[in-house]
Amino acid sequence: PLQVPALGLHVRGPAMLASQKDFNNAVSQVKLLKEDPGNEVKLKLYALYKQATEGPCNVPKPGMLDFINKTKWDAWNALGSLSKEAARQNYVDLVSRLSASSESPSPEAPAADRKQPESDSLVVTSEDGITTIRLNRPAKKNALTTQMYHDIIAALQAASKDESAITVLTGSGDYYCSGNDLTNFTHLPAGGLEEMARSAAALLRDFVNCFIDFPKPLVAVVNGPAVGISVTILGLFDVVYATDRASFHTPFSHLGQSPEGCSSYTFPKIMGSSKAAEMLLFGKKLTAQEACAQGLVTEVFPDGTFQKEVWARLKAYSKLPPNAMRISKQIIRNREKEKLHAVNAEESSVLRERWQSDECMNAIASFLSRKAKL
Ligand SMILES: CCCCCC/C=C/C(=O)SCCNC(=O)CCNC(=O)[C@H](O)C(C)(C)COP(=O)(O)OP(=O)(O)OC[C@H]1O[C@@H](n2cnc3c(N)ncnc32)[C@H](O)[C@@H]1OP(=O)(O)O
Repeated sequence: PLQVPALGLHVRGPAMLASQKDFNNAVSQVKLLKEDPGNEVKLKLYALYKQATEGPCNVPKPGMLDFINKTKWDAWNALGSLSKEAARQNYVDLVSRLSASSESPSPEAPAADRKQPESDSLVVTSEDGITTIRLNRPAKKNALTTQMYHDIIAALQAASKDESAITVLTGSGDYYCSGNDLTNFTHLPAGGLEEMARSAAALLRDFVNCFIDFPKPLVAVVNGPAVGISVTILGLFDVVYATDRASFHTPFSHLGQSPEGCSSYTFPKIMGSSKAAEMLLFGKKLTAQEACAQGLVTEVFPDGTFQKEVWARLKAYSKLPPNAMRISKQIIRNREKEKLHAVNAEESSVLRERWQSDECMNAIASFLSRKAKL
């Protein structure tokens, strides 16, 4: 089948979302391309164009024998509920890459020392003093695969050494992140469930350690709902900006699991123990406004102006002296580091046991069989 979610919908740089005018220009530019981009790319362009102009696929699926229209329908349908604005941006970015590659070496070539992620599910870019790590699996609500955890670790390690002043984590499409990809638990290694739990706990620990130790200002641009580990690690960010469409949900008990990302320590500190317990024990979902009132989110923006306002602000902040920002972060965070590492180790080891429990296995089986949704 066509892998449209993995179409390579790279969203370029921490720029504002493309305007209608940018989009119209890109539509005209496609007609001027010197080289035929090939059928696969044309299919990407088609799907993004439809999504950008009409929204999610809303026409009946063509019959099996109507091969061409069915292929086009599949491509459009696979974009799921990606917003018109994000589709427009992806379209503009794709056309700009096509134009650049047909004319000259790509101006977006990555820094020589930056290893690009293994898959299209993560897109890392650096521009205007900001390194952006973008979760890019919109059709799966940006759920984190095992490969993505590895790629995020590598991206953070590279960002900690690159020229940028600020590092941002954000998502493509209508979700920020739906947390751990629950199908990660279905790939059992030779050592069975026990080995799976052991290696997942080790990976979790490494992953969270990277956030604890990250030396520069780390900003979450929460472009939509956030679930699970994408919420818990927010306590390790320096600043969290959210659209008013975002929500914050940690359904650990529902999943037979327990908190991670140091949230068992950071959440009670941030919001007080009873509010933290309501989230972490009972899975209470917070609105963006509630999360802001409780100190988990720095500021909430109207969805319509979210990207524009946030990136304009980050661009201004990225011009501040980078060493001063690093040193200030060190003073703020360093005395907590040892504690955070200990909390991370404990949470990972508790989860290692939880993942082997019947409660957890049943909850995941239930999600996978689509009997239950949160
Ligand atoms: C190294 C390991 C470290 C592990 C750390 C521990 C981490 C813990 C957590 O993060 S716990 C939280 C886990 N996440 C969830 O429980 C969320 C599960 N997803 C949902 O409940 C829903 O999908 C939703 C509420 C996020 C969105 O609902 P809706 O808007 O109705 O969309 P769909 O359900 O149709 O989703 C579209 C598409 O995406 C797939 N998908 C979404 N989230 C996940 C996920 N977390 N794992 C796997 N797949 C996910 C969903 O199945 C649909 O796929 P399909 O179109 O059916 O192929």
